[in-house]
Amino acid sequence: MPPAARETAQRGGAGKGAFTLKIVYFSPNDTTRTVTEAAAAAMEPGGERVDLLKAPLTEDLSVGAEEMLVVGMPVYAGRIPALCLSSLAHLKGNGGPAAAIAVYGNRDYDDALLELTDLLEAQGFRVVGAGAFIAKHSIFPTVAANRPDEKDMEAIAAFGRECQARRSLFSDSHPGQILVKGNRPYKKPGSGSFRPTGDKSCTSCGACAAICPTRSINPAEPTKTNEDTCIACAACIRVCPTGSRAFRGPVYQTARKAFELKCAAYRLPEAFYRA
Ligand SMILES: Cc1cc2nc3c(=O)[nH]c(=O)nc-3n(C[C@H](O)[C@H](O)[C@H](O)COP(=O)(O)O)c2cc1C
Repeated sequence: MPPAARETAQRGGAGKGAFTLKIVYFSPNDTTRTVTEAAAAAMEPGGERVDLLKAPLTEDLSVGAEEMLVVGMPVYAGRIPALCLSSLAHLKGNGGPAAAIAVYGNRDYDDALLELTDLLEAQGFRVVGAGAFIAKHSIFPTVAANRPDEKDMEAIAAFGRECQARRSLFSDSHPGQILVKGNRPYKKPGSGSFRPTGDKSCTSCGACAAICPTRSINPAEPTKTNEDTCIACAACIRVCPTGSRAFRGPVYQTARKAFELKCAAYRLPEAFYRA
């Protein structure tokens, strides 16, 4: 794996009983990282980070039974982002614990948390906790604009503490089980209708092209977007220093207003635990 994607490992916690966390996330708009880091911080300090926005995993990442994997994924059309599946396939559990986190924009997480849990269990992890948390919608940022809020952060920390409390409770002789909300077969994946573009305020700085995980922006023509490969993740919008990159146009504005109404109700975090 390219060194850029993995940050220095540190021993978590101090003294006897301390474990190392492996923390993996894909977070183009930074909320999934915020949530995942907050949950992990409530488990123990330290750990090794794999940021899938910087680079996908191309080699297996083995997580020892004495360690804990913490994975955070944003929800895209009720599923795990398809782009992340090849990276997630490289996570290898050895009967050890994992925490699964889905972060969504106050519409619904549908089958994403179940999909992530199933995937981790199939790859040798015992998922001790699975949590769905709400954050600002990256396509319609006026939806859940202030989430995660203080109450969310309390729920995320409580989730982290509960996962930590359960991480060494299970073994081959006491495997336990976890039941997570969602349906099988999972929802059909969707790619959405909107793609961000740049406007006249673009200075061709190259930040958008550099961050784009699907290489959908040509640095020579940075106001344009390859609509076929773009996944609408909004990383380009987040890093644009002039605010040039945005979802725009009358169809988008109409959809945004409709979506604000549809998703106005305050959704609560949900957590499921292995027992
Ligand atoms: C392509 C795409 C599809 C999305 N689909 C959903 C969805 O099905 N349900 C939902 O509530 N939020 C959805 N969202 C919103 C994200 O799940 C949410 O904003 C999340 O916090 C983004 O994580 P990030 O900030 O780490 O990028 C979608 C966002 C994108 C970009």
